[in-house]
Amino acid sequence: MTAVASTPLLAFLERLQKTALATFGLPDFDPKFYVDLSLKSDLAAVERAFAALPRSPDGSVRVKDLEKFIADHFGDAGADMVPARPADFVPEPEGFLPRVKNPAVRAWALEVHALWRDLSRRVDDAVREQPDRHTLLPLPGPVIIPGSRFREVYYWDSYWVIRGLLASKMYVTAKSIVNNLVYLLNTYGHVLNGARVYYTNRSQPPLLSSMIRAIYEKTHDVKFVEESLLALRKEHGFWTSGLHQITVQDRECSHNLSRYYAMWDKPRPESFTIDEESASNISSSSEKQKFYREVASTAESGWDFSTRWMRNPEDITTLATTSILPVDLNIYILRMELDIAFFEEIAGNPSIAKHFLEAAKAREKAVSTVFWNERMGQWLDYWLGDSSSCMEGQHWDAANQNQKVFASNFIPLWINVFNSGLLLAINILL
Ligand SMILES: OC[C@H]1O[C@H](O[C@H]2O[C@H](CO)[C@@H](O)[C@H](O)[C@H]2O)[C@H](O)[C@@H](O)[C@@H]1O
Repeated sequence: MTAVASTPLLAFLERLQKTALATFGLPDFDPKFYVDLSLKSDLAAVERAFAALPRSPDGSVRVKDLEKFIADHFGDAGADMVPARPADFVPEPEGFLPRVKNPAVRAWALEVHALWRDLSRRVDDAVREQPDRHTLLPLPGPVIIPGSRFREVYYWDSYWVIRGLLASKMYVTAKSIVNNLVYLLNTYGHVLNGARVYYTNRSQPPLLSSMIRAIYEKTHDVKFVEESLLALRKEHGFWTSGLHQITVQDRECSHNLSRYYAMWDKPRPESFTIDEESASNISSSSEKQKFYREVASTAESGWDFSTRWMRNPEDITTLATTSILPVDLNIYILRMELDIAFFEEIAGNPSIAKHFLEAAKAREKAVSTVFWNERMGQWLDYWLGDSSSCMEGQHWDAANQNQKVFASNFIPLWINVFNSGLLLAINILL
């Protein structure tokens, strides 16, 4: 599948977003606000009321008319995500950060800890009852949201949220976040970028297994691990098949590695007006589609919009994320393979554990062969041949390593096998 379908509500909210930009102008304009609105009544009636608004030739309507239209027909953005006090929140948990003794630092840490209470939300029942009126997706339990304009749960943000929750001894809330991500994975086949209809076309850096591992290290809850195992295997399949997987051939063997690749070739609904503007100088519609896919794939990387993904750092239309094998993504997948092997062993499935250990070994070799650069002492992103050439069965060429320095060049140090001083020395010397 290379593109997921839009929904009638989303298509309408994109039109509303364009009209809002033409009406209210750029200062303080947030396109995401409009696609986060929820309908008070059925879409058909709201569309009729929208069509009846008097318009100027530039598509704008009177400011007062649009303000009234929005107030009459929509609930507030974010109103369908309701505050939910976490069941396991206490103002000062027993044993909280025992080594932090300085009173000022301790007071600040407790303020940060209190954010879990402020950022905890659950999906309103109205979303489950009338999903067609919301772009928010129903979730089984409470989550922690990033806050501000990000009114829904996000995939890779949840990794750091969970690390913080574990420091706060909030194991129930941490497990609830994982259960929600597993629910999205089971429903859509991948963990979504975030829990909105407009994020169904892509994932984000795959850190689910790392979340489960971090929770297991604190709780030793085998049942929790066993319940997540099938979903983790499914996620591994998502990242290691189809358009996400690329084979690179060197003189000795072929290496399978993964890239970001969103199933979307239109402007991102949450940034529709921005993406259309960015593409305004691209004349052919197929080139525009390619650009939009690169934009969505960059959002999948979580690094939206770093120059890391651009052929020309000064020109966003040169985004080429799908033509890059990223170091960080492949390290996350390697961690996933090691974690699944560890969990399968705990669950009493040694043959599946062995299969994932072998996959991890193969990826470890691929990372060392394709990304490692001895002279620079770093692992470098790898440029694939241009889109007209065959994407599968690429031939490794040192000249294709991107020699620019990014923080992601050092992510392999997260994995034991790459962070031993001895092994690094051997790699450099051989
Ligand atoms: O903290 C949430 C995420 O915020 C950024 O990206 C998100 O916003 C973009 C524009 O609204 C959207 O297109 C993207 O898909 C979202 O993830 C940030 O770049 C992400 O790393 C972060 O998870």
